[in-house]
Parts: sequence; C-alpha cells; structure tokens
Amino acid sequence: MTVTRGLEGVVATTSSISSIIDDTLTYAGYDIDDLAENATFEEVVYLLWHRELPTKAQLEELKRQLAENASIPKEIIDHFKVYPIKNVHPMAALRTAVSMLGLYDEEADVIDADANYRKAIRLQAKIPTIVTAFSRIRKGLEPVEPREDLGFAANFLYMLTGEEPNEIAVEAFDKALILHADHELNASTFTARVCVATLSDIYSGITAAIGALKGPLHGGANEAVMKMLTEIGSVDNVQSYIHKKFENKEKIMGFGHRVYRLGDPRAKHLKKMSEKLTKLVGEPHWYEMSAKIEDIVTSTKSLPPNVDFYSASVYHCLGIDHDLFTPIFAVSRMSGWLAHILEQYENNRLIRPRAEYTGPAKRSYVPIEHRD
Ligand SMILES: CC(=O)SCCNC(=O)CCNC(=O)[C@H](O)C(C)(C)COP(=O)(O)OP(=O)(O)OC[C@H]1O[C@@H](n2cnc3c(N)ncnc32)[C@H](O)[C@@H]1OP(=O)(O)O
Ligand SMILES: O=C([O-])CC(=O)C(=O)O
Repeated sequence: MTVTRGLEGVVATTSSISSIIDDTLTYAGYDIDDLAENATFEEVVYLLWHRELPTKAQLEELKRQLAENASIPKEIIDHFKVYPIKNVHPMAALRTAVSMLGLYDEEADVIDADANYRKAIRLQAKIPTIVTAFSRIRKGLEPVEPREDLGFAANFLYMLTGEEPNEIAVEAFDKALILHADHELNASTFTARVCVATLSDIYSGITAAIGALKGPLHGGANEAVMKMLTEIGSVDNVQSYIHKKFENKEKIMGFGHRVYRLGDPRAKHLKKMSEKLTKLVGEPHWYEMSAKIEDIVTSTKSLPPNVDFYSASVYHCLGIDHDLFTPIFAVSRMSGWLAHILEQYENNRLIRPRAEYTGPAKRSYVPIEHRD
C-alpha cells in the first residue's frame, strides 16, 4: 500500500463545478477574476448549480425562490435563546441549527433530483437568517426578518444590523461571497461528498461540512487571522511577532495552501478591498499590518496569503464580529457544498479509502484474569 498523507495530490473524483489549474480558479469555466469583477453572488449560485450563467428570467426566479424561503422555524430561534450563549461559538450554533432545520423539512429524506434541488434552495436561503439571528440573539436583540426586496448580500447585512447597508458595503460583501463560493475538493466539500455518498441526506452532508469548515486549518483561519492582527496591535510590532512565531515553529494563519504554490488568486481581490475599506473606516493600520506580515512571510518562507488572510480585515471593516467570519464563509460555501452534493448524488459511489495498518501484530485474546 502507498500512503499519501493528507491525501495530497490524490484525485478522488471528477467534477464539473470548479477547477484549480496552474494556480487559476474557475467556476464552470469562468475565471474567478472575471466573476469577482462582474457577477453577483446569486448569478454564481446559479452557475455552480447549473454550470451556466442564468438568463435574466432564470436569475429573477432564483432570487424569488431565495427570498421566499429565507424565514426559519421559530423553534430554531427559541433554541438559540436557551443555551449558554456567551460560550457557544457561532459555528457550533450554525452546525446545530442546520441539523435542526432537517427536522422541519418534510422532504429531508427524499433523495430525488427535484426534492434535492428544492432543499438546496431552502438551505441557501435560510443560512443567512440563521447566522444573523444567532448573532443578534446572543446580544439580547430580536432577530430581523429577511426582506424580499433586498439581494442576498444586502439582506445578510440588513438582518445582521437592522439597518439598510450602504452600496460600498453591499458590493464588498457580495464580492467576498463570490470569492468563497466554491473551491474544488477542499476539506469541507470532500466531507459533504463522503457523507452523502452513503446516500445519507443533504442536511447530514451540510452539517458535516460545517464541522469541517470550522477548523483553523480550513475556514476557521479567517477568525484566527483577526485574532493575530489584534494581538499584534500596530505595524511596529509585526516584525518581532512574526519572527517569534517562526522561532516557535508556529504557523502564521492565512498563509499557505495545499494546492496553490505561487498564490491564491482570490487573495489579491481581498487585499484590494482591505486597502480600500480600512482607509474608508479610518483604520488603515489593519491593512498596513497585513501587508507587512505578507512581506515578511512571503520573503522568509515563500508562503503566499490565502483567501482567509485579507478577508479578516475586510469583514472587520464591515463591522462584523470576528467569530462570525467563519459562519460567513459557510454562508457563501453553502452554494459550493450544495453543488457538490447534487453532483455526488447524480453519479454516486460510496467513498471508502483504505488505511495501512500500523498497530500490533496478530495475537490471541487474553482472558482478563491473566492480564498484568
Ligand atoms: C480556506 C482555506 O482553507 S485556506 C487555508 C486556511 N488555513 C490557514 O491559513 C492555516 C495556516 N496554513 C496551514 O496550516 C497550511 O498551509 C495548510 C493547512 C493550509 C496547508 O497545509 P499542507 O499542505 O498540509 O502543508 P503543511 O502543513 O504540511 O506545510 C508544509 C510546510 O510549510 C509550512 N507551513 C505551511 N503553512 C504555514 C504557515 N501558515 N505558517 C508557517 N509555516 C507554514 C509547514 O510548517 C511545513 O513546513 P515543514 O515542511 O518545514 O514542516
Ligand atoms: O481548497 C482548500 O484546500 C481550501 C480553500 O482554499 C477553500 O476551501 O477555499
């Protein structure tokens, strides 16, 4: 047996959803740079689910479906009110709420293409409502009902704050959603595919994916980046902080990637947004610190920043609580997870690799009275 640690370089499936070739990311053939500059998140959701950009009518239909399905059961809201709120990480609350959603969906265990698509709409529509409701309830505020006249990005920000967001915030948030929507066979997407490949249901697949995204080596890195920036505090402290991390052989969050070697093509968009937004809110030091960290880490270790690095200062400038950064990643990645789950069901085979055994050699059972 040949063991490939962490399955590096192993090609585990075919997929027509997104590709990473020569450090270029495409969604169904469209370069992420092109989509980030020109598309909206709803168009990208349609693209990931259908592999074609929508016509005007198709886009309007998707928006209508998302708006109509955005409300969540009252029981989920009530449930957020009963746990020791201060200690609950929003990713744990999200994981639980999505699992709970399945209990309120009569089609949860109906695994046919039409029912699966309807569930995909419901999950994509409801995840912003879940994340924002939890965020408000833990602050002692009532959740804000979604508005049918607002787009996906605007609605998220509106439900979070209760105020209609400005155009700059909506544009930045929409772009961040586009950049995070899908990424080939990343750990959380693989988790979702493994789960539904047993012919388990969509809610189980998404719940499992949220659990995988939560970790700091994956989606949880964006929150960890903000923690690092906060600890550093000023540009003058960057050099010593980063060198200490190197000395202690600790990882710098938001750097490195399993697939990209020269750089993550999403990072440059977030870097640009970070520069603009930090200036706009009068907190340029977040960008200045980030840029200096990038200089040091790339020149010393040849490790470029990944999608999680500059997204941290972008979300901070949008006034978002730091522990909501990863749930926001999930709000966007929901679209990719669902695309992959639907693709897995279409051409399913159980995913079951092997492990090379490294335990004790074969031996005989020893009765308990004969054990030392
Ligand atoms: C959306 C996303 O999931 S993007 C990734 C988000 N995660 C992070 O930002 C966390 C920090 N980064 C990392 O931990 C890694 O780069 C990963 C998990 C993303 C990729 O990991 P892998 O492909 O398994 O690389 P691995 O962890 O084996 O690292 C290879 C070498 O680079 C070093 N390295 C990798 N990333 C970093 C980092 N961020 N800081 C310092 N050193 C690093 C490792 O220490 C290792 O060095 P060694 O060979 O001397 O032991
Ligand atoms: O692909 C990966 O390993 C992680 C990543 O960048 C993502 O999920 O966006």
